[in-house]
Amino acid sequence: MSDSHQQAAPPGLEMIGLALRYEGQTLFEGLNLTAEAGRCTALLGASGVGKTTLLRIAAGLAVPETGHVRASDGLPLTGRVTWMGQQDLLYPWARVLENVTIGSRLRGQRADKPRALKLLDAVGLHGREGALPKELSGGMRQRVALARTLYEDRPVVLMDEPFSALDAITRAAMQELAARLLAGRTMLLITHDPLEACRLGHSLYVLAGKPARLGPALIVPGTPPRAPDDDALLHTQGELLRALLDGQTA
Ligand SMILES: Nc1ncnc2c1ncn2[C@@H]1O[C@H](COP(=O)(O)OP(=O)(O)OP(=O)(O)O)[C@@H](O)[C@H]1O
Repeated sequence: MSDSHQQAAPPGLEMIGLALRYEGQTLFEGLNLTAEAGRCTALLGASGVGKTTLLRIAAGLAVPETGHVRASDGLPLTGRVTWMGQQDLLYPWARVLENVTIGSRLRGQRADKPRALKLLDAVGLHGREGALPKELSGGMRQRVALARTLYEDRPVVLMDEPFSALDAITRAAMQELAARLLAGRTMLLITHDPLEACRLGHSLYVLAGKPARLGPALIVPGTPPRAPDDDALLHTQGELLRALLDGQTA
C-alpha cells in the first residue's frame, strides 16, 4: 500500500557549512550534505563521529554554530520533518492505535482512526490496534513505530538506526516494509550496517575523522529494497566497507 494521504512533492534537505563544537572538540567544520528529494540518503561512520548530531541538526533539535539547514524548495521545513529512532518510543500505557495517532492528540487534533487502521494493516498489524506495547514483540513494536511515522505523513523522514535492535530476519522484513511504504519521501538514514545502507539507500556517505568529513557519494543502482544477494549491491557493499575501513585510518 502506498500512503495516498501524502500531498506535495517532497523537498530535498540541504545542510550547508555546518560547524559545531562540543567541549572544545570540533565535531564538524564547513560540512555540507544534501539529502536528495524523494530519495534515501544513508549515512555511515564510526561510533561517536557525529551522525546523530547531524541528524539532530537536520531535525532542528541541535543548533550549529555556523551554517544552516534548508529545504530545496525554499519553503520552511517546520512541520515537514519526522523522526524514527532505534527505540520505538511507544507510550507503554497507550494501546497501539493511540500510539499511532499520538501526534494528533499532542497537537490537540482529532485522530484519524480509519487512516491509522489502514496503516496498521499495511505494516501487518491488522487486529492488534487494541494491544499494549508490552504485549508485542520488538519487531511488532517497530512496526507500530513505522505506522506512527507514516501517520505523521511528513515528506522528510529522518531515521536513526531504526532497525538496529532487531534480529536479522525481522530486520530484513522491516527494511522491505519501510522501503516500500516510505518510497518517494526524502529520507536520511543513519545505519551502522553496510548491507542495510545498500538495500535502502540511493546515495551512501561515510562520515569520518575529526572534524568529521563526508567521503564521496556511493551510488547504488536499482530500486530499494534491493535483494541482499544482488550482484550490484554486493559490489557496493564491499566498496562501502572499504570506505569505512579507510575512514578509520584516515
Ligand atoms: N549534547 C552534547 N553535549 C556534549 N557532547 C555531545 C552532545 N551530543 C553529542 N556529543 C558528543 O559528540 C560526539 C558525536 O556524538 P553522536 O551521538 O553524534 O555520534 P554518532 O556518530 O551518532 O555515534 P553512535 O554511532 O555511537 O550513535 C560524541 O563524542 C558525543 O559524546
